Amino acid sequence: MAAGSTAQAAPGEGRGFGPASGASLLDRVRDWRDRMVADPMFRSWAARFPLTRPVARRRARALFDLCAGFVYSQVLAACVRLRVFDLLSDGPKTSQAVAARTDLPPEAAVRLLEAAAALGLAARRSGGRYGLGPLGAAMVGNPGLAAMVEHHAVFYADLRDPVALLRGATGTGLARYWPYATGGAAAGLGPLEVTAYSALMAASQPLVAEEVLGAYDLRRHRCLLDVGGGEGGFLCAAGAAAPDLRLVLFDLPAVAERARARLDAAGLSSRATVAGGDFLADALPTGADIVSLVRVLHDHDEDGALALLRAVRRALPPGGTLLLAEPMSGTPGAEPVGEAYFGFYLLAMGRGRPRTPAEIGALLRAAGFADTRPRRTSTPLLTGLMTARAA
Ligand SMILES: CC(C)=CCC/C(C)=C/CC/C(C)=C/C=C/C(C)=C/C=C/C=C(C)/C=C/C=C(C)/C=C/C=C(C)/C=C/CC(C)(C)O
Ligand SMILES: C[S@@+](CC[C@H](N)C(=O)[O-])C[C@H]1O[C@@H](n2cnc3c(N)ncnc32)[C@H](O)[C@@H]1O
Repeated sequence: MAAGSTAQAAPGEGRGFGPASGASLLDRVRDWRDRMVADPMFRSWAARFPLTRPVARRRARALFDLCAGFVYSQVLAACVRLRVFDLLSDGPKTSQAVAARTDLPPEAAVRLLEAAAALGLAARRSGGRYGLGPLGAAMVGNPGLAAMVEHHAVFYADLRDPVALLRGATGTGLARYWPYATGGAAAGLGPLEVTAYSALMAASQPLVAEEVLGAYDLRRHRCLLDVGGGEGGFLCAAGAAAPDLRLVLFDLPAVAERARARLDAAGLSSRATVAGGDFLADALPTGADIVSLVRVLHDHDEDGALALLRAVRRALPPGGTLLLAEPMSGTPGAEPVGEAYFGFYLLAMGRGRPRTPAEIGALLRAAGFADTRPRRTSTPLLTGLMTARAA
């Protein structure tokens, strides 16, 4: 953290690697329970004893799911790659029909459909047919999610050796996929280097924009600057939600080019301005009364995050608003999303980490913001949201 900063929450403080404190009564009870469960004799007894058997079965299932999660993910990947959900979306089909449409051997189609049915992605229907399952139905008409699943092939390869990742392995697939994170002069990236990640972000942006715009009314503002705004998907959605809002986007030059084309195609060229540059080196455009950072801060380690927030603060007038949206650590009910998924994703990418709202709040105050407030979104798993006021 920069010298003289007032952000006192050290990275990870209160999250298991801060200073140790005395064990509470609850800690001692948990230690006792863990010692019991760690004993094979106890486990064997508890799996048979009627009162403890249901808990033992639930724990065994939870542990099995952790062992096998990578297989489940690949069943989903096969369904996405073979467009199985699109196929089933116009009505249940026999396995032979699915085999013919996906170019799979008939027995392989049955194997895939049975696995998908067991995972809630498909469901057995009458007459030996298969329809969408409750989770497969949520994949239909969701190209952003399908794109996420497809790009996981890169992450999956990086996770082959998780210990090497933790020990600082470089040259990962995700580092190549997101070349701004580790590649040196980000502003020099060319069109080819930004295409894959920009397209993925554009495809998945509608999911995020719906959450953010459902939780925060932009109509009270005059001009929105979206920093690291990608291809402009968030600005297009913001422009539709707030028809009088002026729109400004800042991103790396090669991404800004893509945004310009997209905003023009959306008929927003008279309301929108696009600027290209490096937000860690160049001044941001001024004149906006609200700045958004959508899925940007978690890409940065502490120094970069603070430098970025300070640049945003300089671009805002006193009283201006910052809107910060990204998946956050410690989100109740979605803890594995922040800590496990994004923790390891950003590790493989080579920079950044997910933060709790308290950690983000501390960085914001250090950068000259006040009134830092977490806001409720309808699906916190997709994105957390915070606002702050330029002090
Ligand atoms: C109709 C009747 C009678 C009953 C219906 C019952 C009912 C109410 C059912 C509910 C149906 C419903 C509304 C389902 C909704 C499902 C939803 C909203 C599912 C959403 C799932 C979202 C997922 C799985 C999101 C995944 C996101 C991922 C993997 C994001 C990855 C992001 C990355 C890699 C970002 C990278 C950027 C970087 C580099 C970190 O900065
Ligand atoms: C994870 S993407 C998020 C894009 C968009 N906000 C969204 O949610 O779809 C991060 C964005 O920050 C941009 N970016 C990264 N480093 C940058 C830098 N130093 N200066 C300007 N933009 C940068 C990237 O080009 C990319 O568009």
